[in-house]
Amino acid sequence: MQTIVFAGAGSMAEAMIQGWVKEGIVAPQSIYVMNKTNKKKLDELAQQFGVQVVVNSRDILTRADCVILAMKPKDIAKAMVDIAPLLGQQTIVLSVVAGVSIDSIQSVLGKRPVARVMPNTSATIGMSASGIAFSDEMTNDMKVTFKTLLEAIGIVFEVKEEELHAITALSGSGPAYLYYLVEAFEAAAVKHGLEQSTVRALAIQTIAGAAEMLKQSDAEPQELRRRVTSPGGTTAAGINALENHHFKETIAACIDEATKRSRELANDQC
Ligand SMILES: NC(=O)C1=CN([C@@H]2O[C@H](COP(=O)(O)OP(=O)(O)OC[C@H]3O[C@@H](n4cnc5c(N)ncnc54)[C@H](OP(=O)(O)O)[C@@H]3O)[C@@H](O)[C@H]2O)C=CC1
Ligand SMILES: O=C(O)[C@@H]1CCC=N1
Repeated sequence: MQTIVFAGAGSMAEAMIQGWVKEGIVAPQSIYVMNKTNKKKLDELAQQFGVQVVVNSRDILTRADCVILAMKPKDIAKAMVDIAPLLGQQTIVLSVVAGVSIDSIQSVLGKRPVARVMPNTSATIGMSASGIAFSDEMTNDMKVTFKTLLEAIGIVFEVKEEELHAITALSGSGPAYLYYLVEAFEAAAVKHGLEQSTVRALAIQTIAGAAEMLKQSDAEPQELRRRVTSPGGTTAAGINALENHHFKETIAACIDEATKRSRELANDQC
């Protein structure tokens, strides 16, 4: 693709741009960025990655191969009304906006090919876990192109659009849960006399090591857990505390509530 425009250049756009430019999958000269007011952010992205700042949106949007909607859900309605008359007939739309349906995008931007993606900010380091759903207008070639773009910044699963709600709750928001877990590990372990920097390094390596074990081993998570847990030992005591504090119910509530919120955002846009 020669011209890709990010309409909304914040954290998620930055993560995708960084992944694509670092992997050499998209030339920075092909990427254009625009915001509503935050010009400073656009200049930073241009400086850091060599992308182009949109000066004349009419000119760029008319010839864009792909426009990526990457503003907050509260801003998308107004943004789409503004860009609708400027899009070229050939322009494909990719949206990363949580909870906003293909139907509502097409109702404003026309019945053009639309892909909805739920990536996460680990795209920055090529480690996104993304879901993608396509409108009926997408050709197989276009699907392959988009999947290739997403694979350059991590893994991607093609799913039914309805399934993106749960994917948003799990892997879109997921990095935040794990950062929160590290915060909680730190707060708990420093109380036992360890240096915060030591706790941080140990927590990060423990999470990274366990993730890698899950990836590399054929064993189920439950079996890997069993191998750590000696009868009557420390892990059993820790797991027991998690069970007494309703860990599984807490995680279930987290995914339920985030999925529900994604559905609410979708209904707000209707
Ligand atoms: N952050 C994450 O982890 C993830 C985010 N997402 C989705 O990505 C989207 C963006 O999130 P995030 O990057 O965190 O948000 P940010 O607030 O960091 O960035 C959003 C950007 O959109 C710009 N913007 C607002 N209105 C318009 C407009 N009318 N035209 C052009 N640009 C506009 C804002 O610019 P200005 O300041 O000038 O208004 C801002 O730079 C959200 O919809 C979210 O659901 C999806 C997966 C993960
Ligand atoms: O919190 C949000 O709404 C976005 C969607 C997934 C991650 N961040």
